[in-house]
Amino acid sequence: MRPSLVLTSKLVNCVSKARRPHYHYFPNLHSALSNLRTLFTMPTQHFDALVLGSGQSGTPLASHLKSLGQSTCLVERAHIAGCCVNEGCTPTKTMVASGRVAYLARRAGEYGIHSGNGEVRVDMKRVRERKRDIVTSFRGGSEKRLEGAGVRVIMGEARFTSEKEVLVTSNSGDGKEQIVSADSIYINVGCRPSRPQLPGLEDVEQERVLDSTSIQELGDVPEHLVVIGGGFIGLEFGQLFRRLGAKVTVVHRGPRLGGREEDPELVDCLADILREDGVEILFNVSGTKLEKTSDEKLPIRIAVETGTKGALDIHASHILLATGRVPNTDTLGLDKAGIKTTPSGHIVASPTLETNVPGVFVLGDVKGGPAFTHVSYDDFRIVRDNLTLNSSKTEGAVKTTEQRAPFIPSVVYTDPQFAHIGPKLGALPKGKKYITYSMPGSWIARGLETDETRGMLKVVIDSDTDKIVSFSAISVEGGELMAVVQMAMVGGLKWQVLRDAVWAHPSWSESLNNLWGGERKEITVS
Ligand SMILES: Cc1cc2nc3c(=O)[nH]c(=O)nc-3n(C[C@H](O)[C@H](O)[C@H](O)COP(=O)(O)OP(=O)(O)OC[C@H]3O[C@@H](n4cnc5c(N)ncnc54)[C@H](O)[C@@H]3O)c2cc1C
Ligand SMILES: NC(=O)c1ccc[n+]([C@@H]2O[C@H](COP(=O)([O-])OP(=O)(O)OC[C@H]3O[C@@H](n4cnc5c(N)ncnc54)[C@H](O)[C@@H]3O)[C@@H](O)[C@H]2O)c1
Repeated sequence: MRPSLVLTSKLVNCVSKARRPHYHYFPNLHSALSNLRTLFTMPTQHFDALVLGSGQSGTPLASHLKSLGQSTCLVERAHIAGCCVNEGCTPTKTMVASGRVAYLARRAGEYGIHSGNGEVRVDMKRVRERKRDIVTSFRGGSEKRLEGAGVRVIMGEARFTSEKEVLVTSNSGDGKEQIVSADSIYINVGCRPSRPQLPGLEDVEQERVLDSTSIQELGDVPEHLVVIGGGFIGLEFGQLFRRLGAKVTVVHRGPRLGGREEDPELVDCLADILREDGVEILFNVSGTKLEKTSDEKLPIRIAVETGTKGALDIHASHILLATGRVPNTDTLGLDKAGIKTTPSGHIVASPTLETNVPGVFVLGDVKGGPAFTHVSYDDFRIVRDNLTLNSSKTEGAVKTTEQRAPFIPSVVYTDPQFAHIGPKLGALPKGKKYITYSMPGSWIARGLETDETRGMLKVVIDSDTDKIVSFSAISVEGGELMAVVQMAMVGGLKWQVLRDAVWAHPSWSESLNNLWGGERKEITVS
């Protein structure tokens, strides 16, 4: 729509709102005046669809909306393709691959392979360069796809000014602002690393205080990395930097890895593997305090209270804050649009991903719940398929987030990976009986042949139906192994089908023949 038409439609809109009953009158008069002010001073554009944030759902959605013939604008404040490509999955798994090569190189002699003097030297700058190259290539692909689709991309920070309108401040440093409005808005602004309130945190050298983004830009391996938080990010980076040569200590609040719902047998198995790799893990940690010291190499003193070792002083060169992520809603002006959030700042979404404001949708991590790329991408598919259903006016099932809930997989990309699908042990319905089967990785022929037997497999079966409730694999390629079981779960197969299937020998999946001969337990969740 041309700016003059937008102006006209906005004036009509403001005036018609001002005619509503008296309790609406003054707020709307105020917003009408502010709208007039911004309209006369700023460039304004109107689109059919506006996507805020170039995350894992917003990026494909923008191209899709454009393909439906809708004029579409995408506003992104940092970089196209969001967290996953720029500072999440892609760079970390690229670096984890470097860590695995270092691990195998150190073990090369065990396989009868010797090179040079047997020493492993890590070139952190090359590790970083490889990571940067892959990120640049992935991001470039997304940029090209948006351009090819004809999506109008504005690089800047968006902030709501009303229900269907945002103010965009350019991120090029020139401070330029423009108003963008749309009939439908799709919010995909994601989350960012949280910064815990730890006494002394602000007093230590800030370039030594890292988060999941800044740690990837290190040009040298830290001397001693202390990781605060033993979740996904803490464990993946903790093991990675240990493999790259750092001393690593993970400071964890809970009595064991993971949350309260995790199966202790599984997380203890993972903790043992990390310890074997030389990662120190401190459990039940409280009272963490930081202090700057004069030590040149280890200038951060971290005082902690631990459950088993009492009070400890740890001397670190760097700390990694890995204490979760917070939604990017604090600067989004959601109050101006009347969009509801939870106390944690996540946007409240209906099962079809609509916010409380009709025509405004929310996708990805910013709505809370499992924060994974595959979930965000599936949000895109939900919105896309419901749009198609609406526009074709055909009969069909509306897609919702509730339908996928039992089948959201996760993989912690340690090595071996910790893959899981289905409810966690502690989240199973209380009082119901289940059967579990488990076996160690040392039973897997593929593992023995490749000398990678660390880990275990475990499955939970519904004893009434013989169907698989959950599956976990701590294994090399555990994510791929899990995907095989996931298919059985999606197809509603009984466990005996996996037991009796003919799997190729010697594949990792072949272990699904043997799992049922492992330890069998009848359990009732209390
Ligand atoms: C270190 C790390 C490793 C990870 N590894 C994995 C993994 O292996 N597998 C996995 O499934 N998940 C992983 N994740 C999680 C995954 O990255 C996210 O779940 C995924 O990116 C989905 O994010 P999203 O679509 O919600 O938005 P994001 O990808 O977070 O994108 C949101 C975008 O919105 C932009 N934005 C924010 N505010 C505004 C604003 N006001 N105006 C304009 N733009 C704005 C941001 O700049 C960003 O580009 C990892 C995360 C991290 C941090
Ligand atoms: N492989 C993957 O799929 C992958 C990898 C990385 C991140 N992610 C996503 O990103 C999210 C964020 O990762 P994360 O590791 O930051 O969060 P997380 O929720 O997985 O773990 C954070 C940990 O920090 C602890 N913690 C919080 N405050 C603390 C404090 N003050 N002191 C000590 N410990 C504290 C929590 O108890 C928790 O164990 C993950 O939940 C996941 O959804 C996924």
